Amino acid sequence: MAAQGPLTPSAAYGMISISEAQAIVLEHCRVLPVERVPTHEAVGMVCAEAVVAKDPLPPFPASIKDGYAVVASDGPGEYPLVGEALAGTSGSLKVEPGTVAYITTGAPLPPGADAVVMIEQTEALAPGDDGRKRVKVNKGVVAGADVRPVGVDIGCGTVILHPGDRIGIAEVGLAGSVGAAAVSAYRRPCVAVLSNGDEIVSSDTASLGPGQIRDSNRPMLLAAARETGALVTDMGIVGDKQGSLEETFEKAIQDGADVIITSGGVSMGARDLIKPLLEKKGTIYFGKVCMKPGKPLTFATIEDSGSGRTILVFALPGNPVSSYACFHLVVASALRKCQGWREPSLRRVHVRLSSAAKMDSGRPEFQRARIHWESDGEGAGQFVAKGTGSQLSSRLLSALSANALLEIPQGTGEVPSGATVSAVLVDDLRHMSLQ
Ligand SMILES: Nc1nc2c(c(=O)[nH]1)N[C@H]1C(S)=C(S)[C@@H](COP(=O)(O)OP(=O)(O)OC[C@H]3O[C@@H](n4cnc5c(N)ncnc54)[C@H](O)[C@@H]3O)O[C@H]1N2
Ligand code: MOO
Repeated sequence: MAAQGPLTPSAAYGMISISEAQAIVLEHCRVLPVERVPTHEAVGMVCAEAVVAKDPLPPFPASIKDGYAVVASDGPGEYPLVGEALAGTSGSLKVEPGTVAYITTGAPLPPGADAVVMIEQTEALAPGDDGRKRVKVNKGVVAGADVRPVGVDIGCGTVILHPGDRIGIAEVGLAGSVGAAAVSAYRRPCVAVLSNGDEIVSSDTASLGPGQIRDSNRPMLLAAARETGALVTDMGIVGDKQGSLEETFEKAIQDGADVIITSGGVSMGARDLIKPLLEKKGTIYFGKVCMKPGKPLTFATIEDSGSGRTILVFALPGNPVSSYACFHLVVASALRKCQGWREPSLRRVHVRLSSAAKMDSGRPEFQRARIHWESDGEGAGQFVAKGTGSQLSSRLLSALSANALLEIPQGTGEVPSGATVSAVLVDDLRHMSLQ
């Protein structure tokens, strides 16, 4: 699709709906190749090859308590001590009826014993005439008491991870238990992030010159991409010069970027150079989306003939909230799909508005909100959304502590307080406020 002319680089693009944009993007995302990763570094990745327990856990009947290994049918009484079974050791120790052995938590139950009596239910006695230590067992136990049978925790052949499962910390621990020091997982995407605009200066600029704005989008997008599990590269700030932009794209591609995220320079201005560059270097699939904020959101692919790779490019609008919303609504699910997520799409919940939400007559709007769970005191309840003040797309404070984007339909007037709307989750609800 060609732009209409140098003064209106976006004019040639028809407006599509956000759901169409999301579908187009996911259609172009390929799951990345599989790599072997040390298991503890694979947290958050998606497993590509099953991990199966080759042996049972515990591999031997193991004591659950520090105490004495006994023959349960002996019952309470005084018994000679025949030795010690300590965790990590094995020996020729045998517990005959009428004897006990000292045992520690996790140690193999000696042959002959069938239960453990915890130390609190015993007393050490003076040695008997034969010089052997003796123990008084005060309480009888049933066979199997305080013993973990072979395989009770993990049976031999148990599938710990199926292909497609996301690896969490429990999975890392379980993989460790079954001897999988490394796992096969889908590679993390390499994401290059740049900011575009002559007015943008880096965050460490102490005093701003005339017309300058500190860069909020690049640190935000680097952090957001990393949060999805991606490996990120900071490509810096690029001014409004086609040549410098192209050089930065080339460098990102040569350095192995799977995905390039830009912000700024994607709308209707004469110096909005991103769309013309993408038209030159690749294929643009959409350049305008019916959403507020985020209308000029642009998605393209670039073929790298050298490596045969297809690079996904997300050109996000410069307004900080537009970048923030577009990342959550479109880029995040793409990065998840590349990493093999079975269901990369956004998670939505229904929420009750605690105050009216103004509708936009031209576009559905994604209003930033903080949601919390409000209990009805009888075991049920619902999510309730609190707004975050002015929803200007330049006002990133509207996203401060937000955990959801309310989907406010296009229309006139307002959605009244108390109405239920759909909300896209943009944060982990573990951080949700409790009031
Ligand atoms: N004539 C029209 N003008 C605009 C339209 C339109 O339809 N017709 N759309 C508006 C919408 S909607 C958006 S969103 C913006 C997006 O424009 P760009 O992507 O080209 O962004 P810029 O013009 O470069 O910047 C917009 C705004 O954001 C500030 N900015 C940019 N980058 C950063 C950054 N990295 N960190 C912090 N702030 C940044 C920039 O200074 C501008 O204030 O276009 C509207 N215009
Ligand atoms: O769509 Mo723009 O992102 O409203 O500000």
